[in-house]
Amino acid sequence: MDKPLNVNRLRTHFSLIKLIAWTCIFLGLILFFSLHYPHSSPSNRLKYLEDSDWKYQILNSGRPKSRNGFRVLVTGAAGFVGMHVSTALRQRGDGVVGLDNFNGYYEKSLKRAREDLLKSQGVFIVEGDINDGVLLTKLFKLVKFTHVMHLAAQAGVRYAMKNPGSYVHSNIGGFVSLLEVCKLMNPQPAIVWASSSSVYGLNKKVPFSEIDRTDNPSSLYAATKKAGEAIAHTYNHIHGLSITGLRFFTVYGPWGRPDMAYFFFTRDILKGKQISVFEGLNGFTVSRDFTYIDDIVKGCLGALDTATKSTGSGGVKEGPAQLRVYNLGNTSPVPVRKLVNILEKLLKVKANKVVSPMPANGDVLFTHANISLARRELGYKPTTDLQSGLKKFVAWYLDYYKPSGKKSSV
Ligand SMILES: O=C(O)[C@H]1O[C@H](OP(=O)(O)OP(=O)(O)OC[C@H]2O[C@@H](n3ccc(=O)[nH]c3=O)[C@H](O)[C@@H]2O)[C@H](O)[C@@H](O)[C@@H]1O
Repeated sequence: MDKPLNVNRLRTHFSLIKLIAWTCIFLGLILFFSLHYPHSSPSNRLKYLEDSDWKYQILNSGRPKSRNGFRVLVTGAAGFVGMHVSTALRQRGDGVVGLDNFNGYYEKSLKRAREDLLKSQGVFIVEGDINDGVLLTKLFKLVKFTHVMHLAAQAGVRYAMKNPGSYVHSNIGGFVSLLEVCKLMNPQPAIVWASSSSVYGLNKKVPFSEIDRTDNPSSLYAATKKAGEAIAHTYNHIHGLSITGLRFFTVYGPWGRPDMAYFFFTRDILKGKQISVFEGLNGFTVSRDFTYIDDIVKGCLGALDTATKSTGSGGVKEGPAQLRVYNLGNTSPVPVRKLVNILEKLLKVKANKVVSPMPANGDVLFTHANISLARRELGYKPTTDLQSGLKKFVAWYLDYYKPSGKKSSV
């Protein structure tokens, strides 16, 4: 008679333990997310939007220092290109407000250090996401941006195999969210944004020219950038937004991205770690049209300076608007092997390298930009060869990480 009663008690007991365990896991998760993403909760963000110090910093940062200076919203301002472009704009007297979500794709401390540098130059970065339409609208209410330099994106070709959703979220969803807000403004800003050399995908004809077809991307990253170009066309066509896409070719330099080969090759060579140098089928040499950051910055400023005004207001187009695409490359491709040789000489360390077949993960064999159009229309003229550019990068790297001593945790 006692037995079923005991079984029932035991069941109740175990259910209670289960309930307590699940409650603990649930509360633990809430605690984890609130500690790790303190600004992502809506209540936090709304508090932000009402904060007068926050508004003051935005107004101050967005105010041009020169007569006829632009007021530019730079998305991805804590990123590599974003930091350099923001600096250049500020130095010539434009008002600049940055926007960045400080995601963890690579070391956040580097993004924070870039933020500190911009802060010392009077550029404030708003912490937020381009998918946040409420925040974007608020920023446009505070500052009448004349231009948007849109550099926020999920970058990197190979990472798309691991986290495809992040590319769709940032490069497609985020871009549409930004354009949706821009189209409603009165006046609408002119937009310059980062496309990519990767849109040329598996094309064989070199150098890559803007009139070439771009319909065989080899990575999801490339596909999202190609989608961005199509989306830009739509918003230009329907809403009169002036939009310029810049196809960057493997940008490198000081304050660069740790996920890029030149950067982690440097780190691994210094640590004595093995690096893989990819080659194509039958020993085909893999090469890139590596482009130095200062040249890219000049191209970005050239694009902003030659952008004509958007023609619409409040979402309604009032006439045809400018729609452009330019290659920003160095037009001088270099084999990845040569890149490694240059690094070895600059670092005075022999690389522990293996040559391995290029994995089928989205990389293309070669890139090479035809830059005639950008030269003609933007005054774009790259002047830094890979040797000189890497020299500046290595000097920065050694100073920033101090690999032999104090601060080596890359
Ligand atoms: O031009 C562009 O649009 C793209 O340039 C870079 O992409 P990628 O040129 O692939 O640059 P890295 O990832 O730094 O690779 C450079 C070269 O090193 C090679 N590599 C990479 C990694 C490795 O372990 N070994 C190796 O030989 C790659 O195949 C490639 O040829 C950026 O990472 C992209 O975000 C950007 O959009």
